[in-house]
Amino acid sequence: MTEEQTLMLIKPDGVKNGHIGDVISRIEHRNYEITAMKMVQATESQLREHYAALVDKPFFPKTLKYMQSGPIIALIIKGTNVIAAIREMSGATVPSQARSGTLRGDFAREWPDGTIRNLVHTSDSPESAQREIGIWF
Ligand SMILES: Nc1ncnc2c1ncn2[C@@H]1O[C@H](COP(=O)(O)OP(=O)(O)OP(=O)(O)O)[C@@H](O)[C@H]1O
Repeated sequence: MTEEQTLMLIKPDGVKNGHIGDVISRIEHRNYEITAMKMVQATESQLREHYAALVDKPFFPKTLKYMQSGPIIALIIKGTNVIAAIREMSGATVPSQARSGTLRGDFAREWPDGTIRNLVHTSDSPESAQREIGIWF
């Protein structure tokens, strides 16, 4: 059992569609601790750093546009094995493949323009969490 922290972003669709409360409530229901939270308008340089592994992908310009289409909420969440738990809570990347009961399975869908608007981002490892927390806080 490892005490960890993770970064979550509630993406612009989550904020616009009124799901900030749904996301926070699920974190609180699991008794994880939110240690920091802020609303930000993401800059292109923050997103290029955050998605450094994806900048050369053909879909990346759409990701940039989507992630800058409105404010996002950044949260630091603390708890035992919280990184895997919050990823599990978020569900699969593609909303139509995300199980019901997960955040993406319950509150997100694909759209015809090919942008995957999937509500939240969550760190996938302790190293990513540290790196991403440094970008957003
Ligand atoms: N094939 C694709 N087509 C369109 N957008 C994509 C595609 N793959 C990834 N993306 C976008 O880039 C983001 C990051 O992709 P990644 O593969 O890291 O998925 P993830 O770890 O589930 O998502 P995130 O990093 O946002 O939590 C996705 O959330 C999505 O918005």
